Amino acid sequence: MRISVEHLGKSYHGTPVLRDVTFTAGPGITCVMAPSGVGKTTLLRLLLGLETPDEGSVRLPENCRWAAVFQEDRLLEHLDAWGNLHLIGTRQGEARAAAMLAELGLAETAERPVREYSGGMRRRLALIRALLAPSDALALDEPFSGLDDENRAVCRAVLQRETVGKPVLLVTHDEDDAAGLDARIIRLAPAR
Ligand SMILES: Nc1ncnc2c1ncn2[C@@H]1O[C@H](COP(=O)(O)OP(=O)(O)OP(=O)(O)O)[C@@H](O)[C@H]1O
Repeated sequence: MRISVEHLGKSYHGTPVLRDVTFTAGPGITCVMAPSGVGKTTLLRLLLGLETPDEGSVRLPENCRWAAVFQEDRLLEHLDAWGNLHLIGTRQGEARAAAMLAELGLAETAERPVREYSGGMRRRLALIRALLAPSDALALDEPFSGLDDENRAVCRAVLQRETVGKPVLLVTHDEDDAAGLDARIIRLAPAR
């Protein structure tokens, strides 16, 4: 599957955020890099259909299913890790979910409510949820934020392994993420 973005433009209150953004992304990881405020999150929101473009278009296969990690974790606080994962229909994939929880260091705490998790634990669980959700493509907004180097490296390896054959758009500020992944890089330029 291929994502095609053509001459995309978006403004808020008359101020351009994205201007004439064009690229295609096929299977594999594409890192979207730019300084803060240059529209990386806006680009992901346009891809996901959460915003409409002012100019240009996003072309996706019909019925494309996205899985996402947003900047905020969007987990259900009162549920434990298993409860959060079951909500996206992982009951058939219990063994895979258990393996991923163990690999990302969440096996011991998987039955504790998420409200007791640290920021890094939440981030890892949000990533596992996105990887286990039925999807054709992934949109990940700073998925490794708040993680130490060791956890970042494990997360990068799991992400690379679990998304073979799918387009992954990954927003990051961190050059090490792009270097540590087998990824293509798109650099957004300021629109103004
Ligand atoms: N819904 C909105 N209404 C008005 N302005 C918005 C809206 N969403 C984003 N913006 C503005 O658009 C610009 C780009 O925001 P965006 O979140 O896409 O940047 P970013 O590159 O992801 O930033 P960061 O790296 O800090 O997360 C910012 O100036 C922001 O204030």
